[in-house]
Order: sequence, then structure tokens, then C-alpha cells
Amino acid sequence: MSKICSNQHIHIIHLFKTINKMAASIHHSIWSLRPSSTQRSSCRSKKSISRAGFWNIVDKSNSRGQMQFGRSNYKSEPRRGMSNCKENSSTDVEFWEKLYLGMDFGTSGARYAIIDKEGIIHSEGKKDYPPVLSDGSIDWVQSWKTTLFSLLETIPVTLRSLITSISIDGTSATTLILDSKTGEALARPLLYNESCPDALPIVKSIAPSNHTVCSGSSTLCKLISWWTSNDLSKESAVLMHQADWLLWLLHGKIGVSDYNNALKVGYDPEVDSYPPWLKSQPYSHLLPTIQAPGTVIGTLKEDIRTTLGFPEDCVVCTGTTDSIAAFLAARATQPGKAVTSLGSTLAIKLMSTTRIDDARFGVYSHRLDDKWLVGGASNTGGAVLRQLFSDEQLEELSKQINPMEASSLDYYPLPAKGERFPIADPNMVPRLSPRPESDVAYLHGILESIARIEAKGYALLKELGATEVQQVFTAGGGSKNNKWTTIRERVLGLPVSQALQTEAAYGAALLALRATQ
Ligand SMILES: Nc1ncnc2c1ncn2[C@@H]1O[C@H](COP(=O)(O)OP(=O)(O)O)[C@@H](O)[C@H]1O
Ligand SMILES: O=C(CO)[C@H](O)[C@H](O)COP(=O)(O)O
Repeated sequence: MSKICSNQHIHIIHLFKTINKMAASIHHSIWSLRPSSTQRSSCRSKKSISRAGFWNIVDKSNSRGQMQFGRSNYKSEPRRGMSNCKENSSTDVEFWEKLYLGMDFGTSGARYAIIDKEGIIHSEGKKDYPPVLSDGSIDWVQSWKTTLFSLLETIPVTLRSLITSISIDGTSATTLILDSKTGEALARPLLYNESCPDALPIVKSIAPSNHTVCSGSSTLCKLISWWTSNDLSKESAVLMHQADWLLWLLHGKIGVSDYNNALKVGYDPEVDSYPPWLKSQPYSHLLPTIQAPGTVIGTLKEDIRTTLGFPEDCVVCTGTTDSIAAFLAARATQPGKAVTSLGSTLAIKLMSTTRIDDARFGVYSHRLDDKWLVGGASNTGGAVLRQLFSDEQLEELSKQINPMEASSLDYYPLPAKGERFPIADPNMVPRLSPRPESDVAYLHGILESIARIEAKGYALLKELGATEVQQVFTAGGGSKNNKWTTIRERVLGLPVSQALQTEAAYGAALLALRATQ
């Protein structure tokens, strides 16, 4: 029944679109479905979005990024049955309105957000990665691909035909090497927090000292490790990052990336090119071509478009990394504002007028239009918590913590050996003992110790010359823990708040919107 209903809705949408195109020729749309209101008309003022003016769209969405009254939030699982149609046919979406889809592929799962040109959310959803196994280990290629298409299938059918642009963010330095002719993976993906120390001496011999690539977990180390340990024929090999590869599945043009994802393979976003010391290497032909984040690559592949009901003019654009998408979602727009992504990891991003790169501490700067996002990513964070507690236990135990009382427990919580920032040490081991009798006290000590790592990170950025942090917004799963926020505020000595939009998927949707402006 819902299928028939959805088809009817799609038909009505197309009918309105056609009529509206005719109506537009008589200058005014006579088919506005959206109740006219002063608020809406004031919000409808056109703002030009220049390269540096990206923030216009971001600022405008500041006050309107939340769900609007009466619109149901399509959370997690798709709705079933007839009610699906009623809820999905949100009649206050102007049928000729364009919508923008952002998808975030993090460590534990993927999420999507669909917004309109004012940044209002029309639908959200999420999927955990299915544990697709092949010879005993997780087949990430299959798991991500399955997640991509199952997420697309959870998008309400009535909204799909309005989606005109798609972008995706992924984990930074998560590296795939593919055959550019067949698209087949030539090796398993290497994840963002995996290290290839075997390649580090070679990287350090070709790159400037303390360059961002001089870290075992850099994309360049992963590329060189593959290059030196394979005697496969390599002339048609191409390197892609997780977000690039997922976007390629949608647009079909292999070997395209963005200057955020490409930072850790050595791309220099300041001069908008690969440096000569990298272009002269025998493997430079594997490097992807680079565009700015939110640049149209091509249209959505026809088979996907027709199967899922996306419009002919739906474009796919370059993405970014997950912590930058989280920064975009938080709409922090001034130097001194920072975003801490408290997901499986702890990634900090501080808007700075000065660029700072120092691999000795895992510090690097991403470009965001005409500004710098200085920061780094620690392996501490939610992944450690998930090893010890379920989300429900975290919620229950956190309620019993007095966040104004300092914990005397001094841990360095890591999910496994290896740390990237603010201590760059692939051999660093976790410190999570002594464990007190009380789980409340234990969790308190862990949350406070993670807060101390965060504070150390921001202090390090200041020592290295970045703009001093004034305010911290929080994104990611940990942002909903108010007790943790209070602990962090006490430890950091700064105002700390949950970002208006805590999901990186919202930032990716802003990129999709920007691509079409
Ligand atoms: N109430 C909570 N307090 C602190 N951390 C939490 C809470 N609920 C969930 N988390 C943590 O959030 C993390 C998931 O956040 P998410 O942003 O989805 O991560 P990612 O995108 O990196 O996979 C989990 O590791 C989990 O431990
Ligand atoms: O830790 C991560 C996993 O979520 C981040 O993807 C990554 O390391 C952050 O890197 P960047 O600063 O380049 O976005």
C-alpha cells in the first residue's frame, strides 16, 4: 500500500513541478504549498555565496538549522505501512523545492541528513556498519558499500525526487588502492588510525621535516607501504580515500578527491597542488585529482537514479573529512572558535588565522575556504568507552557523576596501542588502571582524563602559535553527555556547549548545498 501511495506522491510532485515550471513563466508561482509567512519571506532573501562567503549560508542556517514545527524527524529505521505515506508526504515541502543530501561515514556507522536551501532538516537517518566478514576480518569495502545503499533506501521516497545534490564525508586517511580500470580494490582498506611505520623512514626522507605526512598513520605512509610491498602491475592503480570511493560509487568518475581528504597524502591546500617533492615520486600517478570540498563532480549514475527515484539533475560533489564536516555543522565561523568531535575518537578543530603543521605532535592545518582549521585527532574518545560500557550504561552512570568534583584518577584512555595527538606515538599503550570498585568513579575518571587530553591539545595549539581558543562546540556521540560537557568546561576553563547541529552529516549536506549555489 505504501508503495502505491509513494508512487502517487511522486506523480503529484512531478505534476506540481511541471505546472510550476509553467506557472513560473507567468512570473509568480501560483502553486506555493508553503504557507506564506513574514518569517519565511524574510528568510527567503537571496544571499550570494562566494568562496569566502560560504559562511553566509552557514550563518543563515544558524537559527533555522533545527527541525521545523510539525515536521517529523525520520530517525533511524524507515517508517512502514500507510502511515509512512502520510508522514513522508510532508506537505509543507514546496514541491519545486530543492533538497540537499549529506552523508557521514564515521568509525562505527553512517548517518544522513537532508536539508533545504535554508538549512532546515527534512529527514535524518543512520545505519551501523554490518560486520561483513571475509577470511576472519571485516570486509570494510562491502560493509561501507552495503551501508551506503541501505541508507539511500531508507530516505523517504517522496523526498528522493527533490534531492538535487549529494556529498559525503569520511574518516581522514582511510585509504583504498584500486585498479582504475576495473574499480577493484588491490588491497584491503587501511583505516584512519592504522599505521604503516615501515614507510615512515622513506616519507621522512622525501618530505619537509615535521610535515603532516611524517606520521605512521598518514595516507602517504599507507601509499608507500603498499607501493614497496607489492610487485603487482601498478600502472593502473589509483589511491582514493573513504569519502572519495563512496562518492565514486555514485558518480562513476574514479580518482577524484578534495583538498581536506588529500591533506595527509601530501597535497598542499595553500598552493592548491601536490608539492614537487611528491609529484617527482614513481607512485605520483596514483594520486587523485583534487577539487575544493563541495565541488560538483558529475551527475548521479543513471542506474542508481532510476532505481531509487532521484531526479535527473541530481549531482554528486566532493566531500571532506568527518571532523571538518562536524565543524561545518557547528557553524563556528570566527577565529578562536573550535569544535571538538567526540565520536569514536577525539578530533579537535580550531579556526585560526595562522596555519600550524607539526607532525612531532600530530598537529596539522586544514584549509576551509580562506581560513585554517588547526588541530589533530587523538585515538582516545568514544571507542574506549564502548569497550567498557554500553550507551545505556554510559547514560545511567553519567547521571551519578558530580561533574564539579575533580577525579583523582589519572588515565590515558586508548582503545589499543598507538596515539596520534597531542602525543604522536604509535607505541603508546593505554592506561586505564587502577580500576576503582565503583563504575561511576571509573567512568568519571575516564571522562575527566579524556577532558585533560582535550585541554592538552588546545594548549599545544596555542604554544605552537595558533589563534587562542575562546569557545568550544561539541559534535559527535559524546556531545549529548551534559555531565561530560560540564567536566570539560571545568578542565578546559572555557565555555563548552553542544553544537546546534552535532552530526557531521549536516555539515556534508551544507557542502552539497554549496555545490549548487
Ligand atoms: N552518553 C554518552 N556519553 C559519552 N559518550 C557516548 C554516549 N553515548 C554514546 N557515546 C559514544 O559516542 C560514540 C559514537 O559517536 P559517533 O559520533 O557516532 O562516533 P563515530 O562517528 O566516530 O562512529 C561511541 O563510541 C559511544 O561510546
Ligand atoms: O579520527 C578520525 C576518525 O573519526 C578522523 O577521521 C580523523 O583522524 C580526523 O582527521 P581530520 O582532522 O583530517 O579530519
